[in-house]
Amino acid sequence: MASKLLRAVVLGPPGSGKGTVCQRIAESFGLQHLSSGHFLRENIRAKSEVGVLAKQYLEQGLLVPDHVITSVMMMELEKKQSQHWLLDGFPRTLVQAEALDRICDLDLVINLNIPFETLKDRLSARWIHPASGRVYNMEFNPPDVHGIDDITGEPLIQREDDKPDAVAVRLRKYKEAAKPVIELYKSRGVLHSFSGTETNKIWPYVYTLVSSKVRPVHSKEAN
Ligand SMILES: Nc1nc2c(ncn2[C@@H]2O[C@H](COP(=O)(O)OP(=O)(O)OP(=O)(O)O)[C@@H](O)[C@H]2O)c(=O)[nH]1
Ligand SMILES: Nc1ncnc2c1ncn2[C@@H]1O[C@H](COP(=O)(O)OP(=O)(O)O)[C@@H](O)[C@H]1O
Repeated sequence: MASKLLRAVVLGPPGSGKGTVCQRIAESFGLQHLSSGHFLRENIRAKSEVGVLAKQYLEQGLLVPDHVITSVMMMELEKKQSQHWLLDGFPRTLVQAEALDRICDLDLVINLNIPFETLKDRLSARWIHPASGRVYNMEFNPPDVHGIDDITGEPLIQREDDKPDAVAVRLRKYKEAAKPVIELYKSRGVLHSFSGTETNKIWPYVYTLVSSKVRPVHSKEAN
């Protein structure tokens, strides 16, 4: 199998399961999961310059300006140059995709196609552990103890932008911005789309696809 470092992106609307799928890929293949939303929420909690600027956009479910998120992601990617990585939530506009193009060639783009009604239901049942970004769902993957993170024992919270008004805006904005990004990757032959309403059904196909590029952590070959 090629020893080249994997450069992958997961695209999909809010609630499509990007975070859940990336969490599973990161665990199964030992690669770095870099979530733009998680970095922004960390900056907001730390009250950094980026955080203060980004806060208003996140609260309203609007996209943060391209130059802000691009500089955050470029800084993070610089730190991970020697590792396989997987981007979640970036790029989300054509301008961001062009910025990413300047630093790497993508090997794989996974696009999650999930119906609108499913997205609305999922987001309203989502809870997160703010420090790690770990994602739960009160029906699909509840924590062992209600309202508590499995790993740290710390409290879970609901995101501000998972409130109904912000959800509707986010879904609309996603569609507009993502179309040219999806077209770009399709034209390059790196786009792989998966449709369905359940992550567990999509996951085996994603696993097989990623296995064709990197070795699973727990495979016999890896030991
Ligand atoms: N019922 C159900 N819930 C799911 C499924 N897959 C993921 N979820 C839950 O749906 C919610 C959204 O999933 P995420 O992985 O956070 O989705 P995302 O695309 O990263 O969402 P954003 O962070 O908003 O971009 C979470 O609460 C997940 O636990 C599924 O197959 N069925
Ligand atoms: N690539 C990006 N470009 C612009 N804004 C972003 C980007 N990634 C994240 N954000 C901001 O962070 C918020 C949360 O992002 P994320 O956790 O990926 O959730 P969602 O996919 O539900 O929007 C977005 O609504 C947006 O305000």
